[in-house]
Formats: sequence, structure tokens, C-alpha cells
Amino acid sequence: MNTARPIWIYDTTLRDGAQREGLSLSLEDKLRIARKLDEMGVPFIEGGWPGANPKDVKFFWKLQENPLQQAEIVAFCSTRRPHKNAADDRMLQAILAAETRWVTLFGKSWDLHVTEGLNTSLEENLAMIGETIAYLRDRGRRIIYDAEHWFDGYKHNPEYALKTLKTALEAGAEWLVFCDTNGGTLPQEIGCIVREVIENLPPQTQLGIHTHNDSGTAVANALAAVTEGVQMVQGTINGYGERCGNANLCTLIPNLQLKLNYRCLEPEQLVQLTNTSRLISEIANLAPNDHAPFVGRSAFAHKGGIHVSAVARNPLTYEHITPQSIGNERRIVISDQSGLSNVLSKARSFGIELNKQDDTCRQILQRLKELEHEGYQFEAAEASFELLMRSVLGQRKQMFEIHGFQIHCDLLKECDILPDSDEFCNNALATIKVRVNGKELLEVAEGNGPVSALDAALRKALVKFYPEIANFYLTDYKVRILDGKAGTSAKTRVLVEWSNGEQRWTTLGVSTNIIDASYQAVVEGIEYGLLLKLPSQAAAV
Ligand SMILES: CC(=O)SCCNC(=O)CCNC(=O)[C@H](O)C(C)(C)COP(=O)(O)OP(=O)(O)OC[C@H]1O[C@@H](n2cnc3c(N)ncnc32)[C@H](O)[C@@H]1OP(=O)(O)O
Ligand SMILES: CC(=O)C(=O)O
Repeated sequence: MNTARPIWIYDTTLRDGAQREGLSLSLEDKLRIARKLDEMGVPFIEGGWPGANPKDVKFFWKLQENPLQQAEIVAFCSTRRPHKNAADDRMLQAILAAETRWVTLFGKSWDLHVTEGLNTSLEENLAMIGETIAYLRDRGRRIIYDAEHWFDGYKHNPEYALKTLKTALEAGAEWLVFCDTNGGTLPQEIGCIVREVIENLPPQTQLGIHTHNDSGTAVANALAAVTEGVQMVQGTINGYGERCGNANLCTLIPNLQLKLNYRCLEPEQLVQLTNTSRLISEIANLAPNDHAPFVGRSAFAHKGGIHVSAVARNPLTYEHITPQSIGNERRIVISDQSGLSNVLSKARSFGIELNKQDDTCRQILQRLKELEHEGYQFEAAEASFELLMRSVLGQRKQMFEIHGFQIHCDLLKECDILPDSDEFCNNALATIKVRVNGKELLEVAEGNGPVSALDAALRKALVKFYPEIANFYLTDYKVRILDGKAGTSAKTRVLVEWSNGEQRWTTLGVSTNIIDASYQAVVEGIEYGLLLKLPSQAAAV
């Protein structure tokens, strides 16, 4: 039996997370996120503020039709407005219509907010807290009370702040949550205040913490509160939230569970964390943070040769936890910081067994460092690195040979495609000479730009011999100038990402001529895609 102290995870990605600038979730997005969090075993999911907008109203209706498997879906709302009856408050009617078992109600703890924000008296604020909770309790709802601006309120007027909490508790709130709404409090202050407040509340009061990241300490603040005895943590996936965000559950949960030995999720649920973080960033249409602790793509990526060599002997040397425990993976990055251990490790992942003592191993490393010095960057283009490795080893099967190409570009003001437009009409024509299976071929193709024309001409020549080429498509194309001061004569690096519907791979080219750099990346991309089909060759990157 797991005897570790349980910590209740309360996710507010769908409410506080959605308050992040630049994040907008559709109803469908919200439902997908809720189901993913439910599947991962999060016990409380705050779904939104019904009454605040039609989407949040519909969200709760949809979950009434098709409930979650295990999580409690929570509706969020403020206390009633000053000098109004709870029964007349439109927002509270919407809360009841959401038909959730649990409601999170936020109320004011800071006297400044009462007198200046609500523009009412301290007594009236207490009545708003007490009456709203009692009204919802009488209608069967269980209450989590979020004490907004708790720490600022307590610092300014501890006596009044404590009165608000006691009012909530007496009215029937089951959880009291300390909110660091402005995110300005530091961990040691959080620890001291929580300790002091616990002494002034009845024993066994269930407490939670809700922190914001304005000081960059949201996770540390939540951990400080838990260390003092708080049993619920509120946060968001990937730390999304108003201003600088909320406590990041993807950092908080593993710290609580793997470092401090609390019980948040079952181990088989914890392994879903990385995947959940990435799925939610995809649904939110926000680029994932590769360098995020625990769940980032680079969280267990080893680049320095010294690190890679030690990790190969014992991962504990440079890893604070086992990446698999949270569903992440170790990655070895190849670059000019590499040593022989990086080369060996990459070779193994390509299905090539090398030995540190082999001369070829050192030759590969040397070639890698020379090319990186010229501007190549293989860490993002492992398919090109595999081709390089196979070249040095004499294992690069020649699928085709390019004997030359020409590209002609026209930028015409008047053309058939855009007859009435002022814009230039972009036409490109590529001619390519290729040798495949002993046959010399000359092909011509058009494109809407030089790279597209070249790609089309090459495919036209090869598709008769390699029909699978028809399934390769370019998913990303990135250009970077390597020496900014050289102006239009600068060296460029082109990265091309490919897919065949099942696997993805990335290739690169470097040249002062952008067409040449693109040509290198395109040719290697097609070659690598063809190698993927050969049983003993390239593994997808
Ligand atoms: C700390 C937090 O993150 S709390 C959550 C914040 N999230 C949001 O605000 C997102 C959703 N909000 C909304 O859609 C809107 O702001 C609504 C629907 C809630 C209110 O809209 P409006 O009625 O137009 O009011 P508006 O947004 O201008 O101002 C907020 C009102 O709430 C009042 N209010 C603020 N906190 C509380 C509280 N705890 N209890 C009661 N009333 C409160 C303010 O005093 C203000 O009242 P006023 O209209 O009399 O000036
Ligand atoms: C309740 C809430 O979101 C806050 O105080 O930050």
C-alpha cells in the first residue's frame, strides 16, 4: 500500500490558463483538454466560469451529456455582488445550471480590494462571502474557497484577512485556498504565512495553494506551502495563465511526487505527463517549450561530450530523475561540443555498431566538427548526420547521382495567373540531369519558386524508379543567415523537414547561395526518405 501523503491536484488550465494573453480555446479544445486531464487522473478540473461567456456555459452542458470518467469538474465564480441577494445574482444562477458537484468561489481577502476594487465596506465583503457560500451549500454544492490576494491581504491586515477565511469556513467551505494572486510573494514568506495561519485555523481544515509566476517562483511557492501542510495545489499545464502564468503542474507534480514523496498521481498516470503537456500545447496552438523542466524535449538532451560519456556509463551522473517516469526520453545531441561517446550513441540509434577505438569513429567526429565550423548544425538535422556517418563508413548506397541542374526564375508584372494584380507573378523552371540505375535522365519542371521547381524536376526523374517518392512531402523549411554582417553575400543554412506520413526526418544544407543550400537539403531529404525503406538502413529521426 502506498502510504505517502496525498496531494490533491487541481487543474485550472481551462480557466486561469485561458486568461493567458495569446491563448484562445474553442469549446472543442476545452473538451479535449478536460478529457486528457481526466485520463491522466487529475482529481479536480476547473472548467471555466459559467455565466461569464457562452462557451463556458456550453462546456458544462456538454459534460452533463457526456461526463468525465473520474475527475470532479468544477465551476468557478465570484461571490455575489455587493448589496444584492445571492438569489438575484445572474452568475450564481449560471453556476447552479452548470450542475457541478463542486464550485470554486473566489472572494476578497485584502481590505484594499474591498474598499477600492469592490467599493464596499469590510463588513459587506464578509456578508458576500458567507451568504454566497451558504446559498450554494443549501443547493447541494460543495465549496472550494479561493482567497484571492491572500498573502498581500494578510500582510496588510492579518486580522481582517483571517476573518474572511473563518467566514468562508463557517458558511460551509470544505477547502480554503491561499492565492498569491499578484505573484509577488517569495517562498520563505509563503512558508511563514502559511505556518502562522494554520495555527489560527481549526485543526483538520483542508487547505490549498494557488500561485502565480510573476516573481518566477510559482512552483517554489506552491512547494513551500505544501511543506507547511497544505494538501491541494492549484496550477495549470505548461504554466499557462494570466500575465506570467500560474504554477506549472508539469513541474510541480513530479517535484511533489518524485522528490518529496507525496502521492499526486498513480505511477502509470504520471508517465502520461510529457504527452499531456505536448498535446495541450498543440491544442492551445502554442509552441511547446523545449527547455521546460521534466517535460521539455531538451529536458534530458545531452550535448556536451563529457556528459554523454558519463551518462552512457550511468545516467545518474547527469540526470536528476529517470526520464521514463514522466514519459520523457533521453536524447543525445550531435554538435561541435560532441565527443566520441556522442558519435557512438548516435550510431547505435541508427543501427550501426561502432567502437571508440575504430579510426572511422574519430573520422566521423572530425568531419562533424569541420562541417559545424563551416556553419552546418547537425543537432536539428539528424538525417543529414546519418548520411554523413554512412559516407565515412562507406555504407552510403548511391540511389541516384545528380550531374547538374539549372534554374530559371521570372518575376513578371503581367502574367496569365494574376492579370489584374500589381504583384509580381513568380515563375520558376528547373532542368536537372540525373543518373539512376545506369540511365541518364534530363527532366524539366515548373514551380512557384526555385526550390519548388528543383524539387519537382528531381521527383519527376526519380518517381519512375522510386514510386514511394510521391508520398514524401516537405513539412517545414527554415533559412538562417550565418554571418549577419555579410549582407546579401552571407552564408545561409537551410533546414528542411520531411514526412512520408509515418516518419519525419530533417536534412540541411549550407552555402553562400541559398539555392545551393536548399538543393543540398532537398537532395539529402529525398535520399534519406528512400533509405528509410531499406531494411538494414536508416531509422527515422
Ligand atoms: C484572480 C482571478 O483570476 S479572478 C478571475 C478573473 N477572470 C475573469 O475576469 C474572466 C471572466 N470575466 C468576465 O467575463 C467578466 O469580467 C465578468 C462577466 C465576470 C464581469 O463582467 P462585468 O459585469 O462587465 O464587470 P467588469 O468585468 O467590468 O468588472 C468586474 C466586476 O466584478 C466585481 N468583482 C470583482 N471581484 C469580485 C468578487 N470577489 N465578488 C463580487 N464581485 C467582484 C468588480 O467589483 C466589478 O464590479 P462592477 O461591475 O460593479 O465595477
Ligand atoms: C483565484 C485566482 O485565480 C487568483 O487569485 O489568482
